[in-house]
Amino acid sequence: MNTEVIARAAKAQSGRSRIVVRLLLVTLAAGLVFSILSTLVRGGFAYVEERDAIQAELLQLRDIVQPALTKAIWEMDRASVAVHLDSAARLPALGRIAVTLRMADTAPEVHVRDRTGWTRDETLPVLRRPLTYSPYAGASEIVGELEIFADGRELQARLYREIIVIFITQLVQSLLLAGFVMWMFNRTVTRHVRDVAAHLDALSAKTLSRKLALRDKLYHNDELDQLAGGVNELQDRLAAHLGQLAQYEGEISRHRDHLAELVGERTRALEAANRKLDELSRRDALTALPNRRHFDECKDIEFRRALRTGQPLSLLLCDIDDFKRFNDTYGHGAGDDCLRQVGEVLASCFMRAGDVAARVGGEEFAVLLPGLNAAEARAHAEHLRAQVFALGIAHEASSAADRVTVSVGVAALVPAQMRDFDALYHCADVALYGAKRAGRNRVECWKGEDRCDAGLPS
Ligand SMILES: Nc1nc2c(ncn2[C@@H]2O[C@H](COP(=O)(O)OP(=O)(O)OP(=O)(O)O)[C@@H](O)[C@H]2O)c(=O)[nH]1
Repeated sequence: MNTEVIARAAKAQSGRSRIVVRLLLVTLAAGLVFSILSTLVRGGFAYVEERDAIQAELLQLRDIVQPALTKAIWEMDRASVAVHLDSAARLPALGRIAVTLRMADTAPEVHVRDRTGWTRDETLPVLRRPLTYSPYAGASEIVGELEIFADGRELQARLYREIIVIFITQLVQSLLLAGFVMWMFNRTVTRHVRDVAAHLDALSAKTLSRKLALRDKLYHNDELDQLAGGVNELQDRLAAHLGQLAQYEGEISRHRDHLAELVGERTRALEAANRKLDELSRRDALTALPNRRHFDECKDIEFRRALRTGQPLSLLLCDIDDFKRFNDTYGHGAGDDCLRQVGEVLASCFMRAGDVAARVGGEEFAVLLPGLNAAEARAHAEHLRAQVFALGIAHEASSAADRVTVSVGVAALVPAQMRDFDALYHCADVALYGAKRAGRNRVECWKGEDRCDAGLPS
């Protein structure tokens, strides 16, 4: 593992609770409890041992002083009795020693030596024994009685010392054991677990090729090596998976770009087709002139514009004369051809921007002329009529001429009299009707408008 990873491990560990510390505390607590329990058990044994030891000491004392005392009493040597008692009283385990002197004709004498402040311990037996003297073989006489009591404080003191020693020994053992276990655990487990955690922490897509290696391991082929092997295998799989993912993403990106191109192309084609369709939907298929729909869209716009700006607006309605008869005479195909030619004339006569010449019915055409007054519109209508006449399309059944002619009705907008475009249209229609009634092949202006007849061409 590199130094950067180790440094990161140390930094990460500084703020975390560590397993080894928790384990140490638990081991210490367990050691303490174990020491207490062990001390209690061993204390029980120590009590029995100490009690027996005291008992043995007192028995030994009794065996030592008994013959001397017996002899002193037999000889009535009270001073010697006192010396023996004083000597015996120096034994630390002794609490009281009492000797009763039995003499003939006198009351028994009791000589007692007590240790200062001694306490009676009921668990310790009292040694009582008659003092029997044998002046010669085969004869014996009881000369007194000996009582020995143990000092309970001595037993307590010994027990206390023993328990302290036991407890301290156990505690030291537990601490040493806990310390050793911790050291071993840290050396063989925790340190490596920290390294694994730091390695995983520093892992990213770029460092997947960096393998996990546990440093300074004491033992090999254990669970930690298994863990390290698992981590490295996982990294390998992850790297392979990420590589494949990147490859897929590249392919998806290429497909997406291609798809976007296709969609763009299709969208542009569709928009072009829509524009074409839209244009076609506004155009008459036979004459290629704008159709009624387009005319209807333009008429209101121009009408409102004229009202708003105060600019003139004129309308021509043009109808082929006796067209039914033409069809009847020359056939429907010829009729279509005639319509196409008249349409071309219309297109060529009204080429200003804003002019709208449309086929609005079977053989009927309408022309919107923004900015032109009635006189100017009439002049254009006359020009149109003359151009159609000049086509020279034979029409022997016509009541107006030997060729195809048109009648044109002209009306100019008079805002005070016309509330909407239909009113203007109606006026132009009235004028057209007038032209038809007057013999066709002519231009008529709406008579309600004064300027309409002014400046007419001859
Ligand atoms: N060939 C052809 N004929 C059409 C078309 N649309 C309408 N027509 C014909 O145009 C004729 C119009 O006749 P009318 O409305 O009676 O008018 P007219 O015969 O021109 O008489 P006036 O308008 O009074 O001069 C009808 O016979 C329709 O069949 C078309 O697209 N092609």
